[in-house]
Amino acid sequence: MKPGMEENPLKVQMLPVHHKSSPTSTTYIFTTKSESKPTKPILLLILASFFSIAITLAFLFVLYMITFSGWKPRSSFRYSVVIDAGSSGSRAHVFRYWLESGKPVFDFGEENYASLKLSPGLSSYADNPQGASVSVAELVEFAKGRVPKGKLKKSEIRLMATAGMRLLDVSVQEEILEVTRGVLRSSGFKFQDEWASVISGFDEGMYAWVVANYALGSLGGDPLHTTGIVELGGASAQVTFFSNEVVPPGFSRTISYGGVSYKIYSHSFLHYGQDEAQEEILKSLQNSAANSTEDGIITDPCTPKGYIYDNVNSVQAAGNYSACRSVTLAKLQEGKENCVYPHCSIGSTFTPALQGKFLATENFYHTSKFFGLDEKDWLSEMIKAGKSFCGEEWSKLKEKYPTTKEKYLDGYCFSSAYIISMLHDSLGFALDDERIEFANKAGEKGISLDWALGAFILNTDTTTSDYSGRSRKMLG
Ligand SMILES: Nc1nc2c(ncn2[C@@H]2O[C@H](COP(=O)(O)OP(=O)(O)OP(=O)(O)O)[C@@H](O)[C@H]2O)c(=O)[nH]1
Ligand SMILES: [Ca+2]
Repeated sequence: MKPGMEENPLKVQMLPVHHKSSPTSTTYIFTTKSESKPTKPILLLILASFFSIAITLAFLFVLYMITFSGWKPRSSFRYSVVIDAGSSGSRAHVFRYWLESGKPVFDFGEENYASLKLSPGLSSYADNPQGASVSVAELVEFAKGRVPKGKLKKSEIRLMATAGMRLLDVSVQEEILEVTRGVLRSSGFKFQDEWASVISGFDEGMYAWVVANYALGSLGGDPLHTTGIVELGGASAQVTFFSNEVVPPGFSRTISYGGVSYKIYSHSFLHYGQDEAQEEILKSLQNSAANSTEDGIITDPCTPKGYIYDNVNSVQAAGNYSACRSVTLAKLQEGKENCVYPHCSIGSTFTPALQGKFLATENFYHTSKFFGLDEKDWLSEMIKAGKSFCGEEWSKLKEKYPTTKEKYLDGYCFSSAYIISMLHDSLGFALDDERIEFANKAGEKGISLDWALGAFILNTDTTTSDYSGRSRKMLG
């Protein structure tokens, strides 16, 4: 064997390179092409160790992402939809959440929460129940845009109607609800007929209390440190707070969250929402005009002078704040003589003594923002702002607030008086009371004070389904 030719000879390749200068001379370059390839097992071993290192690194990376950066694999997300069918409109709220050690984790940032409001509300379809399917179908499409196709049939959708529907005959409510059920059954979401319903005023108030205290971080803590809610909606107003007073049955319920029990007073004053109350006061003015013998004009102190009503006759707008405050107080005190409880603040409905701090939401917030009120002394400031606004000519107000929708502008005189006659003259908050603030969001993350979020929180927490289809119970 030639020297240097070991067992596995290296094959030598000689490649000629021709030099231009001397075409005849040829130089050879030696390249070696190794012949003895490494044996297959070594190659497999290298590949195997390469893959195991890669998989370990990938695992460590995912672990790091989940542990330190809050990243979640898409498969871990769960979804839920609540449609709030209110008197002035229906809103779809779409939630994304996940479980950590078996408990649901909520986040209402824009990645995990979206909502869409469509008007008018379901109660507008009393004469044409079938028409209700259009807005519900549109809300369903919006929700489907936020939920991965593969998750639809595991994601629950609920339609919860409030005061606007409560004002209708039960038979008409049922007709409209049945139309919505038809849409929800074929939506692709997980749905059961009883999940489309008119919820009780108690539940509506309680859910608002839940989201407020969740946002404030007091849910799951000391009941005495929770915050109450006073909500002025379109057709109803809710008062909800923790009370350790003895409360007559039907006015309180004990709910638990985070292992803590809360005895909640909650009442929804139907017909006392802002829009409904203003309409009913106007109707009673019209009736007194129709019944009056003199040919005097009946004046409406809650609407600025010069305002022309749609299909209302024999009543003249004559804005006067103090007179409007008396008219609204009279409505809030109607039936008080029939109070059979130790204390009734509004009508003949029991209300316990106010306890703790309160947030005043919906129209309390909208009207306070419109007048640009500060948190401090907002109630006494409301009186000043209302006196000035009610006393102005309607044409001047339209010039002064050209960008404000007239359907809201024509309600601020009434609202500024109604807020005081409800919160101060009836419920008993002092005009400089620091216990109550107006708000539409709460907490460091600015979570919106929408009762639908409370319904989602309570329902998802109460019986977090394991997606094995175990039925959930909505607190009712
Ligand atoms: N001034 C003003 N009012 C608003 C605005 N948006 C909504 N509102 C009023 O706020 C009230 C809405 O409160 P919601 O609770 O949403 O009322 P709703 O759910 O339609 O009615 P309910 O069935 O009684 O709850 C209605 O009286 C609306 O007219 C706004 O931008 N400005
Ligand atoms: Ca509402």
